[in-house]
Amino acid sequence: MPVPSLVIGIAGGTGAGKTTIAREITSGVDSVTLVPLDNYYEDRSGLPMAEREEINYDHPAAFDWELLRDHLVALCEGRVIEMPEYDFSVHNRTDETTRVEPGEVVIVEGILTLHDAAVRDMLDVKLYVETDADVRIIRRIRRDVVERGRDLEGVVSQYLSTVKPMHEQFVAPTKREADLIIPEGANDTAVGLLRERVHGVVSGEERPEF
Ligand SMILES: Nc1ncnc2c1ncn2[C@@H]1O[C@H](COP(=O)(O)OP(=O)(O)O)[C@@H](O)[C@H]1O
Ligand SMILES: O=c1ccn([C@@H]2O[C@H](COP(=O)(O)O)[C@@H](O)[C@H]2O)c(=O)[nH]1
Repeated sequence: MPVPSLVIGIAGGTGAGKTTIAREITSGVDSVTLVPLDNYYEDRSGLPMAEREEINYDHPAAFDWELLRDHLVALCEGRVIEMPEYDFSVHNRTDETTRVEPGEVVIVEGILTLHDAAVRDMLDVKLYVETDADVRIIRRIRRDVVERGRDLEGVVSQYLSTVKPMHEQFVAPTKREADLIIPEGANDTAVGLLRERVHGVVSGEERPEF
């Protein structure tokens, strides 16, 4: 099992374009391991749905940081992990896990990827995707209604009560931990430069530090 040549962290607000950037900057790389922070929400199997609906999912306390740290250490050492799966429609992990092997490139992406110091220390490069709040909320409404089984009223009320204030308190401040801030999400120039760099490291021509 290979030890990854490059570990990238991508943070930024909901709907900023983190997943899109992760996909685009690694296109053409043979083996990429994606570690979505969303899969590391705490296991809430002990709580009924009504209580799960009330949880603040944008606060750092909503995540199982210990498991994420353990899994990143394992991947960085070339070991396989059993990654949890998350079902947004029921606000909980599923009963399934996925066997995930370390790729040449490992990407951790999620709103609070740059929050935890131990996680940050495992990243060769730290990116923060900066996209205007109005664009992000429009994307989020579309996505949550179409893909995550929510209604418009619920998305708006969650946004105002927790998503926006937690973004301001916890997500946006992690920008200062980033090596690079990418404006307007997956813009062609940033994606092109990052993609070149990723390919350079994977081919052994460049060092992992950006
Ligand atoms: N640069 C972009 N231009 C237009 N749409 C985009 C762009 N980046 C992302 N999107 C769209 O916005 C939505 C959210 O993007 P995603 O990458 O999933 O965001 P995040 O992972 O930050 O929540 C998706 O439907 C995606 O296709
Ligand atoms: O059960 C849940 C878990 C999370 N959320 C929301 O998801 C986003 C993070 O996902 P992105 O893909 O980065 O948008 C976060 O803002 C949580 O509010 C949820 O609604 N329910």
